[in-house]
Amino acid sequence: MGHLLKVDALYKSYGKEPVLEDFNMQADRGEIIGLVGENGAGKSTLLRIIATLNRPTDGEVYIDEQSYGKNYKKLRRKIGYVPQEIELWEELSVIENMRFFEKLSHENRSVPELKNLLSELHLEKYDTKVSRLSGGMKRKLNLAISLIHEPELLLLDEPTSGIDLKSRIEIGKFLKGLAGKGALIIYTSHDMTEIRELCDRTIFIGKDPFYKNILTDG
Ligand SMILES: Nc1ncnc2c1ncn2[C@@H]1O[C@H](COP(=O)(O)OP(=O)(O)OP(=O)(O)O)[C@@H](O)[C@H]1O
Repeated sequence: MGHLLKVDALYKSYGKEPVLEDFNMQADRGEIIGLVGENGAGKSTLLRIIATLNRPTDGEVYIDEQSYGKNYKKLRRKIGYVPQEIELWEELSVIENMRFFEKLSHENRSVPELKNLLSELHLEKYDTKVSRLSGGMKRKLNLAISLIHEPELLLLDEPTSGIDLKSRIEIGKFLKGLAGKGALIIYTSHDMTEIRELCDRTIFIGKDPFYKNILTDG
């Protein structure tokens, strides 16, 4: 069987200068991959293209050997995406947010199932209004929402930025568990210690060799 994800000769420009130029990668189920590069290197752009939220200028993305082309609506169901910015209903409670996004997803999940997912992430304040949660808890909730439809491919844009150490460790353990069950996780972070601890391999993106050197120097 082919790779779960294949990115082939991807090119993206917003203006004259390309952000991504002939970018290629393959990845398989069970991997945790760290995307590393300077600010503005194109990490979020790449994740958004893989998440079907942004279109490449040229090149193609495949999931299970099916190209995004005509299949992107179907393939989108296999993908979970957590953006850098937190996107939640502040005036609703934790469980109300989960129920809202469950209705938007293509899967039916019961309230006990949703609560179970929250508790796996150590987020048991089901009835607390989101506006009263800490930044770290909001990030966990965003992550839980992206997992409602049990995606095979999970794309995380700086999921632990601004998160305390305990939550960071909890999220790391949780992600390793997900990968152990066969999910592919692609992850951006500026924290090299975290990347080294969590990721099976790293992919350098961008022009600044500083990052490439950090990775190869060990
Ligand atoms: N919608 C857009 N329109 C125009 N330019 C954009 C757009 N989105 C991103 N860019 C530009 O593309 C480049 C790559 O941005 P991107 O957010 O993908 O980088 P990044 O590696 O995720 O950066 P960071 O580490 O700061 O999050 C930047 O120069 C950015 O200004």
